[in-house]
Amino acid sequence: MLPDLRPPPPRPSSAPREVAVLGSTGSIGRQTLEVAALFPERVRVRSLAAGAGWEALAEQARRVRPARAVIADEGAYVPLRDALAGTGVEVAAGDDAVAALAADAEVVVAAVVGVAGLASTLAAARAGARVALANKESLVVGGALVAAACAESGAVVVPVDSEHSALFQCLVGEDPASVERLLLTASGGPFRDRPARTFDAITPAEALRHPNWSMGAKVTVDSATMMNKGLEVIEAHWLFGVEPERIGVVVHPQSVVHSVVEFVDGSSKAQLGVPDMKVPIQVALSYPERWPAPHERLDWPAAGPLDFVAPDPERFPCLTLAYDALRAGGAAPAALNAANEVAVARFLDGAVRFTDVPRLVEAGMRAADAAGGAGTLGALRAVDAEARRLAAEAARSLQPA
Ligand SMILES: NC(=O)C1=CN([C@@H]2O[C@H](COP(=O)(O)OP(=O)(O)OC[C@H]3O[C@@H](n4cnc5c(N)ncnc54)[C@H](OP(=O)(O)O)[C@@H]3O)[C@@H](O)[C@H]2O)C=CC1
Ligand SMILES: CC(=O)[C@@H](O)[C@H](O)COP(=O)(O)O
Ligand SMILES: [Mn+2]
Repeated sequence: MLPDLRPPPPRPSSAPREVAVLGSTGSIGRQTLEVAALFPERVRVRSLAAGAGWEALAEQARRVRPARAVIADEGAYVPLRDALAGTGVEVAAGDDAVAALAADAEVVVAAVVGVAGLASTLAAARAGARVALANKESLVVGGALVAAACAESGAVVVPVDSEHSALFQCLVGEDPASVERLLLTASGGPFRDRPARTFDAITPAEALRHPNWSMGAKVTVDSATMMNKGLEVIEAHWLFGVEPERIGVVVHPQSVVHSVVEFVDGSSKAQLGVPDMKVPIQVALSYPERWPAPHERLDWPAAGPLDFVAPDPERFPCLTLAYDALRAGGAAPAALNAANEVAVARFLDGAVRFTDVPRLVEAGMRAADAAGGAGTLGALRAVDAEARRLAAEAARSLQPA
């Protein structure tokens, strides 16, 4: 997907980059608009898309004045259209309309949450756009499809996920053959030091309190179970073409070192900074340029000490499940992801316990055994549906939370 880590030549045009922000009302989407507002000469937000929250989308569209605003939920079309009447913003609805926004954007910021983002990521890759990828689930589920689409169209994925942005920045200019290992840092989440015997009692409110990052609910719960790091291992595999045996994870509670590349000569490179997603978002927009910006700087004397410890597979089995899925290949990561999406939603609803999340994931992963393949979007959707069914069935069979 990133076959050539040599920086591309400077952009021939000085016109602003035309950017589509998919998932614009979420945590990454809102921060993307903040970054874009810093660079009116360099970035033009051409289109915005959200899931169902038409009020937030309408507010953004009135402020940013894109050419188009699209809402995935067709039931929200009329109120969105009415809210934007007279603004000149073209309004559409439906998943296909979201994916179609990729067609005339130079950069597509893929910031939809969950597998719902796969079709639009794939559309961006097929269109040959730069894909500024936050939606890690796209690669977890459809990494092979996205890679093939990029190879065919010449599209390049520039990661937004903080760890992968760090790896990307460390890898640019390096020969892939000189890379020994990728090391993803993990904050360890809110339960890093919590005793295993209390894990059954973890509440959604506790899981939603990430120590270092303010993010959407799904990725925040994933961080608490460390499934986020598992998904990120799979994401790194597809982005950088590195096998699971050469992708490690280390818990680093301060989230200052965003990830590390170890080279064959014993040297390591890391990328550091305060935990602020606006920096990797900006890198994905500006690459290969760097644009001066007022983002918070690291205060070095105050930043230390920096700690690094091995993850605990007993308390965080989701990380192991993700490695298992990556090693199994085929439909396994798609099943893992779908079951995890069900498990997180049920945990947030109070229907299952925190410790049930890996149980539901394991149950859903059985969908991969019966899967008829993972080579098309249709096949992946079938695996996704079956894994959701198995995870939901497992949730029903558990003791009430
Ligand atoms: N937040 C962060 O700091 C980080 C996030 N990421 C990844 O980025 C992605 C987005 O995360 P985050 O911003 O936190 O999530 P949020 O939940 O904050 O936002 C999700 C966005 O996706 C939209 N959306 C949902 N379904 C659809 C759909 N079918 N079509 C179009 N838009 C849709 C939502 O709109 P609506 O509300 O209307 O449904 C919302 O705008 C995730 O994959 C996450 O793992 C990665 C690194 C850091
Ligand atoms: C900001 C970002 O990239 C998140 O994916 C972050 O990594 C979550 O923190 P954890 O390290 O706790 O999963
Ligand atoms: Mn991350």
